[in-house]
Amino acid sequence: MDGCGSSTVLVLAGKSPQEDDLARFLKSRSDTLKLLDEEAGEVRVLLRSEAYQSTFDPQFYMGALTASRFGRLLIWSPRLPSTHDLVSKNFGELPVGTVCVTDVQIKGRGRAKNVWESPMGCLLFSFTLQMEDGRKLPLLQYVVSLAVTEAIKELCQTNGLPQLDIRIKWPNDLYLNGLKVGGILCTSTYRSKHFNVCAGIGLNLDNEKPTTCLNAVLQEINSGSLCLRREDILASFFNKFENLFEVFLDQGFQSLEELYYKTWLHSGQKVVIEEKQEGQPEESIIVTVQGLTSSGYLLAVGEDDKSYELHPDGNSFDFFKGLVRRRLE
Ligand SMILES: O=C(O)CCCC[C@@H]1SC[C@@H]2NC(=O)N[C@@H]21
Repeated sequence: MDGCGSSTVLVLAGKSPQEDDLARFLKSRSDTLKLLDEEAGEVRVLLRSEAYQSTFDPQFYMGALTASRFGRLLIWSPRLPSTHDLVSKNFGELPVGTVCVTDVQIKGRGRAKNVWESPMGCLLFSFTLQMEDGRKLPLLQYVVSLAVTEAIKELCQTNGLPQLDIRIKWPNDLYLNGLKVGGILCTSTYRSKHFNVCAGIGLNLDNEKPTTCLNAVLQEINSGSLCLRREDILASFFNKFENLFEVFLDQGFQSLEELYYKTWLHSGQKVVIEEKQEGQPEESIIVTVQGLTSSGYLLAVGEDDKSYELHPDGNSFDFFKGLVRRRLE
């Protein structure tokens, strides 16, 4: 299967015969897919029965997928500019819940317009969903993060593997043994009373550069030959996400908070805020992180016992370096 040079291959696969029909329909209208940029070259859309070689096994993935709304229409490509661009540019053409996975991205998108390095050995995917309640939207990224960590924990457990200490670094990084192994990007547009959301996840499974990866850590602690596969993680992610998303929509983020706080790195963390009042020298203030506020920022308590919401200043790459506090009533 060629994915380099001047052509881009997209392989479509559905979970059920109905979703396979959708895949055929999309293929028949593939000229309407707003794909990519010049670097993508000619685009060839294939059904899974027409793809002879694939490094991602759709059958294996579909076999492990139990979710009834998400991940059931799969677009896989050996190489893309960005899975996020593909699903966001085609939101209206793709059924909600469609997932796009690729082996390599050449223009991977990170938060705040950063480039996301996307070499071989990573699970790189984006999928779509819709939401109506704008107040919940900022918290969605935390539900997505939690679905990734829960999926990995469950896979380790069901495969008899040792547990990986996979954690969430607020707001949307995934850490393993103190090193970054992944990140989450959620973007949205508003149309006809709906937020059209694209969620993108990059997770380093097999590439030890530049930090660490899941399978290397598993090998270190287990020395067995069993590794986590992208297909397993992706299916397990959607199985978890579907449940967590339902709870989130029905009962709000509060019902997931306990699990979230067990998984993130920050409960009780002391944070130094550099503050400058007019006419006064800069002051270092220490606050202690307690949780999240209803709008998804950090909730902290100061040495004055007052509650504060901490906002990133928008200039620092490390969120914890440039926090600004706002007093809560
Ligand atoms: O900046 C971050 O921490 C979030 C990075 C999210 C990267 C993923 S990789 C798959 C998907 N496609 C993209 O272009 N970006 C997201």
